[in-house]
Amino acid sequence: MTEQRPIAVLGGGSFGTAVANLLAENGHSVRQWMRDPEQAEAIRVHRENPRYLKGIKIHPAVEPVTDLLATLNDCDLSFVALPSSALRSVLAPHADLLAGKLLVSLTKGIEAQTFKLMSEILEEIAPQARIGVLSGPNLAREVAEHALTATVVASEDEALCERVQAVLHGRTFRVYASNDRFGVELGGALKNVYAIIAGMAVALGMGENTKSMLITRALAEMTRFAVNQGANPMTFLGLAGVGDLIVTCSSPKSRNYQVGFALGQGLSLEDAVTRLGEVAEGVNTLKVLKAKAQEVGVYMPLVAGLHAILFEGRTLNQVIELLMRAEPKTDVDFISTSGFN
Ligand SMILES: NC(=O)C1=CN([C@@H]2O[C@H](COP(=O)(O)OP(=O)(O)OC[C@H]3O[C@@H](n4cnc5c(N)ncnc54)[C@H](O)[C@@H]3O)[C@@H](O)[C@H]2O)C=CC1
Ligand SMILES: O=C(CO)COP(=O)(O)O
Repeated sequence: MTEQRPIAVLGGGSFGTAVANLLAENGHSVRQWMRDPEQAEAIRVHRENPRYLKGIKIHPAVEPVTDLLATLNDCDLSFVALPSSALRSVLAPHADLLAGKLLVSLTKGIEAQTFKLMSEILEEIAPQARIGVLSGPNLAREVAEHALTATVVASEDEALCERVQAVLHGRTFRVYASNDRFGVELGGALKNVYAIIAGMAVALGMGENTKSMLITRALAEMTRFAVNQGANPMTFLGLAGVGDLIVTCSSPKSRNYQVGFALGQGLSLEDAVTRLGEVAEGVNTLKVLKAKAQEVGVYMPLVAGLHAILFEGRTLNQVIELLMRAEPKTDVDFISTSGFN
């Protein structure tokens, strides 16, 4: 059923644009808020987002807007697709408008100073709002091009999950539900770090065995950390865990993978990020995750290895040597090894 009120998408980047189009194609009227008036005007005139998702037509029911206050006033369901570095500063000044509203974060990052996930920030800013997250293997361009795609909406609020499923579910976009908001959101944030490593491995010409080892050990690491933080490890077997890890670690369309690829080609981190010109959340996540893992005593050798290369002056060969010669471990953490003598 078509919603009576418009639905808001906050963020003028590639994922906000892809999700705004999906909503509009499902018959909803959409306000896509962006900070840049020139970008909004260009979309209004050309029906294309000039910088992000070039070549994708923007549906006529998507109205680009720059007045955030009016947007939040007019809509009771908002999808938040802002970079993690901007989410708090954009929404905090409007906290009083958010009580009772449905806020769904699409952002896959961790706040630098607090180690908070985006839905935790939303909860802090707007304790009276109803909050959820959407995460999964969802490369924006493929979503916009109608590649068959699945995602997960997660919230303790079942009615919110049903509403999101109702507005987003479509011929090419399938929305699964979960009540593990923390696990789903954590999966989306953590996998970005491993995508950088995977991109690097490809640029360095490493083999298929290596790529498979990386993805599988990344999953082990992510899950170990998540369990330490109180998440349900089973969530990591789903779309928002292993699903997103696979797509981001294997696709040159992923920006985090692209940063890793550029690093593997010999670019500095600064040059790799500049060349990308879009958000790669994994760089910040790496910094905060390394510190957090150390603080809580969780063994995350891939995170520590990438951090050592990017921020501690270690060479790739030193790190590979350390990783490969590390003390042998058991394969899967959560299987009892009591059968071993
Ligand atoms: N692009 C993708 O394939 C997917 C992205 N995501 C997540 O969505 C979030 C947003 O990513 P994208 O849309 O891809 O980013 P993007 O790099 O395509 O665009 C970022 C957008 O945020 C805007 N922005 C930056 N700082 C801002 C501020 N202070 N105030 C207002 N707007 C600001 C930029 O102007 C730009 O429109 C990220 O956390 C990303 O991990 C999630 C799933 C898929
Ligand atoms: O989260 C994504 C796909 O699910 C997009 O990944 P990137 O941010 O690396 O492009």
